[in-house]
Amino acid sequence: MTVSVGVTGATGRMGGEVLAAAADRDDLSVAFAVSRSPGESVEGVAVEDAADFADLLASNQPDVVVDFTGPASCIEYASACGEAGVAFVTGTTGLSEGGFDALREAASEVPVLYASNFSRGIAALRRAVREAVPALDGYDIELTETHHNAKRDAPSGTALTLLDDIDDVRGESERVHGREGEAPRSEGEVGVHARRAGDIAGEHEVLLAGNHESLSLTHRAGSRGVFAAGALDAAAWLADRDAGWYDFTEVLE
Ligand SMILES: NC(=O)c1ccc[n+]([C@@H]2O[C@H](COP(=O)([O-])OP(=O)(O)OC[C@H]3O[C@@H](n4cnc5c(N)ncnc54)[C@H](O)[C@@H]3O)[C@@H](O)[C@H]2O)c1
Ligand SMILES: O=C(O)C1=N[C@H](C(=O)O)CCC1
Repeated sequence: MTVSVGVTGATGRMGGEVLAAAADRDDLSVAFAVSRSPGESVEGVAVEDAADFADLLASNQPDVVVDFTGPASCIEYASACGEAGVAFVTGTTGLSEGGFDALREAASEVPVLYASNFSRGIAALRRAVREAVPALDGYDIELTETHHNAKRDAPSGTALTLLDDIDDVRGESERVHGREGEAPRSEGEVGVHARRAGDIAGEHEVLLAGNHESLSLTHRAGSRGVFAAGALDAAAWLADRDAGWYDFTEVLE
């Protein structure tokens, strides 16, 4: 069975990667692509007006929508998918608590999968962090993420996911975002650092230090293609699930 996919944010960095990756797969076909700046074609796919999204869902009836846009549009697309009965995969970061509530509301109608990072390496990094943190009890933890100079949200969605993983295994900790002036480290805090430079696709380092040793767990994405491939794997996996909230780790099992 070929899974048909609607793509949002088609003229964006990730939208283009998703369309390019979809063209290389024979288990998926692109039903339509939308953007706020329609009219051009991306990877040979005509890009339609985002304002017509609900009509395009009704007329094309895709199995799943793949979304990499911004928080406000992600919420709108998710609720339109909920109403139309179409599965929704999103990697859009920077969502507020209310944004996640809106996605969960859509998940009561259709399958919804959110991942702050669709790379397999980050899934492995998360497992490594969950193992290392309790093994190195009392060690200081510093998290540093580095992304391209056009990224809007900070810290990255992946950094927030890693911070939640750390809290899960050792209890909630104070998050200190950068340091300036008189800023001694307090016990148990997690330092969080966001760097923005050039066209870096995405780097995350979790540093644990104490007891005259340090351990650095680092992931580097070589290109955005890795995120697009993971999102399409998630779309193919999600298409025939029941309504509910799903995690990328389930796709990888
Ligand atoms: N989960 C992951 O693996 C992963 C990987 C890369 C990027 N991201 C996230 O994906 C999102 C997009 O990243 P990008 O680098 O492609 O950004 P981008 O700015 O290049 O593209 C975003 C696209 O969404 C469109 N858009 C934004 N707001 C919109 C609105 N209100 N209505 C309609 N369209 C709208 C923009 O016009 C643009 O085409 C970001 O949140 C980023 O953090 C996630
Ligand atoms: O380029 C981006 O923007 C990325 N965003 C995700 C995040 O916020 O963690 C994943 C990495 C790339």
